[in-house]
Amino acid sequence: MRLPFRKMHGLGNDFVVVDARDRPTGLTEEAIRLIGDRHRGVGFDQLVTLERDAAGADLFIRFHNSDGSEAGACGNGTRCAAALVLDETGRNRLSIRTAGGTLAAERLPGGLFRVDMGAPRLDWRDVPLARPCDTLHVPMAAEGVRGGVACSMGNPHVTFFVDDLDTLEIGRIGPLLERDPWLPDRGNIGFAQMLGRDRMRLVVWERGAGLTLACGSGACAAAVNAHRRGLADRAVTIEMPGGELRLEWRESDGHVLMAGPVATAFSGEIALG
Ligand SMILES: N[C@H](CCC[C@H](N)C(=O)O)C(=O)O
Repeated sequence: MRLPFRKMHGLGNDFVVVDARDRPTGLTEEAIRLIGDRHRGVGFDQLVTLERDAAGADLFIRFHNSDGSEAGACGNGTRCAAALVLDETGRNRLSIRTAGGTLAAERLPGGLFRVDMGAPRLDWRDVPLARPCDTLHVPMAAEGVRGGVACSMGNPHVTFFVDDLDTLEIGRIGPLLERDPWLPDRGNIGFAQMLGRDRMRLVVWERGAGLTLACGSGACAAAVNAHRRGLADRAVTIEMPGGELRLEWRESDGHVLMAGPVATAFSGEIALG
């Protein structure tokens, strides 16, 4: 079987995008892991599958991490999928449903795209955490970090604020925190260093994908969590290793808006079976 795909990325957070709007791809979890393998397959942080939406949105998008696990949200992947469909249709706006909620995407001037990622979920049950807890101060710790801020953007995030990111060994503490007992569904772990009330550095150890060059939902979570801790205004620029995203936790409706670039690297065909 041959499956066409497009290789895209948002600030280096990279995706294999496949189209299941006309017929299911039939990919098993094992096949997804193989495609995501950077030596035996194409390689990706996430597989992004375009599907028809039965509930009336223009598009349904499904996300799988490179370990094969499914995720309810993927900000950079949503931006890439939206850009692909907006270019295909010549439209400037798109309604999107994901397992984590209903989103809206729009084309901005200068080749940027903005996604309304919906409202963050702030209750411990919605992250989810393993037991009742104030999500502003989750008592998780690892070398160099203590006390995270948790929320969900349709997927679980914990953000740790530190004075100097360069002192952390994220490759070592990231996987420990991803599987912390406080996180029954595991979690995406953000490490943030404030540079001002409107700017921060962020590095994310992603659930099911590890260290990535950028993380869209992680940037949304970091913006929300910084404001909740009184460290940031509602509009912030987030600098990640792969580049910058503009975030706003909008006061009027509590939605998080994320704006940034997208890129297509190449297209190809996956040979399966
Ligand atoms: N690893 C995440 C999904 C991808 C998130 C990231 N690539 C983004 O841009 O939001 C999870 O398991 O919840």
